[in-house]
Amino acid sequence: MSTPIIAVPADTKVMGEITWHSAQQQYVGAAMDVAGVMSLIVPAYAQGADIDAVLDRVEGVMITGAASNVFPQLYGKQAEEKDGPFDPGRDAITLPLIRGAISRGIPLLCICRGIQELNVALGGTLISEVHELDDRHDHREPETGNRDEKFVIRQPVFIREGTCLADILGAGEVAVNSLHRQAIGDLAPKLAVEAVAEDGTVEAVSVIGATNFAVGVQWHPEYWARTDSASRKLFEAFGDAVRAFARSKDGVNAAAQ
Ligand SMILES: N[C@@H](CCC(=O)NCCCC(=O)O)C(=O)O
Repeated sequence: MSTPIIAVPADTKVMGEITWHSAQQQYVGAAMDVAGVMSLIVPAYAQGADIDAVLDRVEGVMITGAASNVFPQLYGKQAEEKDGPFDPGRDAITLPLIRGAISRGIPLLCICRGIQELNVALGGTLISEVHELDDRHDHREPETGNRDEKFVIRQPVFIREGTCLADILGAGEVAVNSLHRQAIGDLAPKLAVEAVAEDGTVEAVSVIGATNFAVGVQWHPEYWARTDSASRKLFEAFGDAVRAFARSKDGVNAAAQ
């Protein structure tokens, strides 16, 4: 079997007069080095985008984190400049990618912004500036330090019994990193909470009734996927699901010949 391929959405980056469509190495590198799958970066270019054409050709979908926020009107909230930065091109690609992966049973891993897109794609809402709420902690990235220090593992989350994550990591407390301003507000009807933070912030979800791996996490397992046990296990489980899906596709294609 050839190396399975996963779809990874690009972010739009404007540098000078040039608009780039790019994905960060921390995601695609962890996908290859730990999950054992190759990333196909999908441009965040909505015009003429054929998501079905992408989903016909991949064996998994990984929705990455990003500094940009989901456009508020996508979950019924009036957009204000303070809620930015925005990346509407990415939103236009990720929401149908998520819905299509779920409906086709293609393994889906959603990370940070990705769990927020998963919730919005399925009808939920987001909280902006979680740290401004009286009963919530500050989940934003540390203001100082290098990238390793920004992604440092520093926060306990509590994985619930009987969940997909409990099958992978075991139920109970797991230490993770935290770099987000927004969080899940109203949970989408088809999502189940898999883990929460000490202040009740939803830290992981799974899709109810999903026919394959369909998990979202608010933290960043990609960053320490090579060295942190919980991060590695999550990426390995995603890779295993992608390879199983690829084998099933090969079986279907062989039977059709
Ligand atoms: N913008 C959202 C999601 C945050 C997120 O995905 N962070 C990734 C870290 C940014 C980076 O790669 O430097 C929010 O703020 O909640």
